[in-house]
Formats: sequence, structure tokens, C-alpha cells
Amino acid sequence: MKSDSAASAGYCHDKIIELNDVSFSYNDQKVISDFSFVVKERDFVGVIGSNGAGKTTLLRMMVGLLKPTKGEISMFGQPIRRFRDWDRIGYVPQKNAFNPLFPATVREVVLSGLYSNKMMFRRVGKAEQQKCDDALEVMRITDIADKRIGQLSGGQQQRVFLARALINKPDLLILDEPTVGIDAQTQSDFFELIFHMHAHHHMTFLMVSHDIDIIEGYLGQEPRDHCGAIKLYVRHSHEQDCAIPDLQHSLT
Ligand SMILES: Nc1ncnc2c1ncn2[C@@H]1O[C@H](COP(=O)(O)OP(=O)(O)OP(=O)(O)O)[C@@H](O)[C@H]1O
Repeated sequence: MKSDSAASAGYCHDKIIELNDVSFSYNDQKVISDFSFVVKERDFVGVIGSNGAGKTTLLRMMVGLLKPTKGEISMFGQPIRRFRDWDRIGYVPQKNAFNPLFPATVREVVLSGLYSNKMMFRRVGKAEQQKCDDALEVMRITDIADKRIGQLSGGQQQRVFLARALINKPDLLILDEPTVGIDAQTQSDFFELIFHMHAHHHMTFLMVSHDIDIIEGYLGQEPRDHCGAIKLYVRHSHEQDCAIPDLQHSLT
């Protein structure tokens, strides 16, 4: 169903990311060629392609970690070089890993997702602890909340990264193969959760995945665009916003 307020304000159609004729090369290897694409507010964009097609490169350009060799990228309507509002964006890169000696606990790492750098030393209140408990619960890591992050398995660490990205419900969440190494039940809960967040909580997603069934199941069978061997699938949401704030309600 279309949300009246959103539709009348034209609100769900703001551009969040705009790529204008973008190319990228590593030395003399051209990976992205003359690609233009728009991610709009409340889009869910699925990115699929074979190994080495350039998916991670595309995402890293979109979050400002790589500078295009040609073309322009805008973020929330601003040229990316001037964009400063990074707190609006969550990014979970591929193959995260903590140094085994990193001293923070799982709970501390997840809570850190609530704070921008300037607010890092704020006292953690009850409301924040509640959000943290909620994020730990949906990623099934409550039982390891007090463990040191560096001592966890790869799959457990990945769940911590996802909980950290979800806790603050960023306007845009960018996920690079988010469920690699995660068990089947947690994977299926995670997708249920993010599809609900997309449909009903005004979040925009950009996700690289090799799971064609997941991508086609939610985004349909026809890609909207191609970038070389990369296919981009898009679903836009006009669903009614859901008023329940916690993350757990989205799991049935
Ligand atoms: N730092 C780098 N320096 C040089 N070449 C690179 C670098 N990173 C990636 N490449 C090359 O760019 C191409 C695209 O790599 P990219 O990691 O973007 O692919 P991908 O689609 O994400 O692959 P995968 O599915 O394996 O994660 C590959 O040929 C890769 O070897």
C-alpha cells in the first residue's frame, strides 16, 4: 500500500546515490566502464555477478573508499568529496576480521554502532542498552555478548558486524556478501529482518550477494541494469511505515 504522506511529499523518490558516467581502473585494468546508475530512497538494490566482475570495487567507490578514474558520484545530493554525513550510512564490507588481540567485547562493538566519533565517550543509557540487547538478540549473539570480539569465530564476528550496522537503523545500509560463513537459520532470519526493514522502516539497501535465489525471490527475476558482468536488481517500497521500533518484531 502506498503511504499517503510519503507519496504526497514525493518523499520516497529522493536520490541517495547517483553515479554519473563512472569508470574505475586498477593501474591499466579497467573494472568499471562508463556506468550511470541512481539509487533512490526506499530502493533495495541487489548486486550480482561472477568473481572478479567488480562488485566490491563498485561498492567501495560508492562509499568513497575508491575515487573513480572518471565520472561523478553524489551521495544524498552532494558530490561525494564534500559529503560528511557518514553517520547516515552503514557499511559492512566483505571479509571483516578483528585482530585476535582487539580488546573490546561484543557488546561494546555493537554499541559503538550508535555513536559517531564525536559522541564516542558519551555515557550509555538504558535506551541504548535496550537497543543493543535487541540487536544482539536478532543476530543470536546474546550468549556471547561479554566475550572479547577477537576470540570469536569468523561467522560469529560477522554477526557482530551486522548487529553493529543494524543497531542505528542507518538511512542507507550497504552490505557486501553479508551472510557468508553464517549458519542457515541466522541467514534466513537476517534476510527476513532486512526485507522488513526495507519494506516498512524507510531504509534503503545496497547488497552484494551470490545467492541468486534470495535476490530473485525478493527483487524479481529481471535485473534493472548491467555494469559489464554485474547485474543490478531493484525493488522500490511504497509500503506503509511500521511504528514498532525494535528489531525483533520483524522476525516471526
Ligand atoms: N586492490 C586491487 N588492486 C588491483 N586489482 C584489484 C584490486 N582489487 C580488485 N582488483 C581486481 O579488480 C577486479 C574486480 O575485483 P572486485 O573485488 O571488485 O570483484 P568482485 O566482483 O567483488 O569479486 P568477488 O565476487 O570475488 O568478491 C578483479 O579482477 C580483481 O583482481
